[in-house]
Amino acid sequence: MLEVRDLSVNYGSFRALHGVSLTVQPGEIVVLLGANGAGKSTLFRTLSGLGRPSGGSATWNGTPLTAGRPEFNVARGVAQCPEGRLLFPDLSVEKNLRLGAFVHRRDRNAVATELERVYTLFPALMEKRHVPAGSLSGGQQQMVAIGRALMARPQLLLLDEPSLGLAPLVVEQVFAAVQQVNRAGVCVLLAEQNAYAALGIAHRGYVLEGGRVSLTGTQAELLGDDRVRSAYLGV
Ligand SMILES: Nc1ncnc2c1ncn2[C@@H]1O[C@H](COP(=O)(O)OP(=O)(O)OP(=O)(O)O)[C@@H](O)[C@H]1O
Repeated sequence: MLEVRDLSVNYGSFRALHGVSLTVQPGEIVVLLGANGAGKSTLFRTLSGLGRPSGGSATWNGTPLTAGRPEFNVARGVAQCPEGRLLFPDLSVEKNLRLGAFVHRRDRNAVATELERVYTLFPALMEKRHVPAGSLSGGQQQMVAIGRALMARPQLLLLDEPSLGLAPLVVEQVFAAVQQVNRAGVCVLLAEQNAYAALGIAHRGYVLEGGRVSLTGTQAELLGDDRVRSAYLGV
């Protein structure tokens, strides 16, 4: 289980997160809704060990994630798929995927098994495995980014804005794959501005505003909440 308690993060004198508390329980997809600048990526960077908090705690199954050692967090089962994908565009699809298995690189069988799983989840990537990742469509690049995170064999997947810049049909495909990954036992924390798509697959969610959790509820509660409907669903 992910347990974030009273987490605060500063950039110099600017406080980006103000005492954020949230959980992801076993088996859950939890969505983090928030506008640009709400603090979603800051939270993910902190949970990945890429930035140190100024206060509070974040643990995965009791192990602190805030020691500032990203490779430690990945080895403990927490992998991030970052906003904007951050692929190596000149490397092939398969080389990008293999980079995600860095922590298991000495176990060739495990790497081969994970590659096969990713290609089963995203058959389009199998066909393009020797092609530079930068030449793929946006949707396929997003699949590579998710696949690369899955290569680490995570128990918790931190998925930052996977729908960004994608056509609605492609978003549907990507989110269906996320659901499939979740059904196979991986917990997901999903940061999104596309509230419709995200609430379509999430069990629960939190709304982040100005670095603070302003609202939390189940999928049905958030879909029915007037503040969510007007701010994030445009109704
Ligand atoms: N390196 C940084 N230095 C200073 N301020 C930063 C830095 N990174 C982010 N911020 C600020 O922290 C706040 C939260 O940013 P963050 O990127 O976490 O938001 P977000 O919800 O992920 O938004 P977006 O979807 O636009 O990335 C914003 O006000 C942002 O300007």
